[in-house]
Amino acid sequence: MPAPSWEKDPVLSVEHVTMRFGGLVAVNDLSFAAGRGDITALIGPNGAGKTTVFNCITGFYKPTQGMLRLQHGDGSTHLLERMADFKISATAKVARTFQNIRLFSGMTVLENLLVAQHNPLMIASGMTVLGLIGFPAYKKAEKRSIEKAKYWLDKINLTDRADDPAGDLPYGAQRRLEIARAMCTSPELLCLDEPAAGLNPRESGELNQLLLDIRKTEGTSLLLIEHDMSVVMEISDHVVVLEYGIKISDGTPAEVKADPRVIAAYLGVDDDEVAEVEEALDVVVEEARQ
Ligand SMILES: Nc1ncnc2c1ncn2[C@@H]1O[C@H](COP(=O)(O)OP(=O)(O)OP(=O)(O)O)[C@@H](O)[C@H]1O
Repeated sequence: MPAPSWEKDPVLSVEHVTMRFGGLVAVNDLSFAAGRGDITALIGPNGAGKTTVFNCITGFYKPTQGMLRLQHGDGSTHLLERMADFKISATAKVARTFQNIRLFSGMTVLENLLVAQHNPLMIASGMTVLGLIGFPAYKKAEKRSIEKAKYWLDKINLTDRADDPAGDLPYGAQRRLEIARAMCTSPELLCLDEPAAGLNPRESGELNQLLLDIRKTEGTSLLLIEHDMSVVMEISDHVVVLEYGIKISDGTPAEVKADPRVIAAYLGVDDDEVAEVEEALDVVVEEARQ
């Protein structure tokens, strides 16, 4: 059988990552890879450690142990666990969205997309006020930023709402705007924390289309935490399953769906089967710890 894409050409390699909070081991010796240009889903029951993994990747936490290697298409490698969080976004080009939407709700939709491009604009200004007013390089960068913002407005179907405050948008549109804002930073890896949370079925369908389009036309690699299995199974190339901070399954959506460990952990079982499944899980968890 040929090696899967995430082994052949990983954009992200998580290697033996452990994260402890005092006596609590939130992530335990976790290793997995996310393939370049793939949509990789990180799933698992509440408290499994998914957000902690995201926080380690994006620099909010420094893992207690382990390595997080990000490889760009040009071959350059970035060891994320050694980088400050602003460098992870600016240099390693990792962007993220949050479980709770974090837009600038008082700013317009367009302003939200321009603010995301603050760094290249400031560099083009030479970091001076005069530069902001006069430099041709700044004018050029400003034009590029506006074009990019317009491109994303069109992609998320919000061109006609460009001048409205972001906080006035319906919930599903705010989620799309948050993704577009992250895409305006031209990330190599985009991490999405429960992008479908709170969406109705129509909005969830629109989200799927947007994410598939980002993968196809931008070539961006996506890593998402998601509880909505319809989203996970429909759009993911690769699924990694965590339980109690340990990886219990890793494969294509079809493989993971058929894995008895995932079924036991996820779908629940009849009352009279609980003891049996718990026993089986104990064995699996014990095996994984060894
Ligand atoms: N900053 C922290 N301090 C102490 N414990 C934490 C911290 N962050 C997470 N934890 C604990 O680590 C474990 C994993 O939490 P995490 O939020 O990563 O899980 P999750 O899989 O994202 O859950 P959910 O699906 O509910 O968001 C939990 O027991 C949680 O209470």
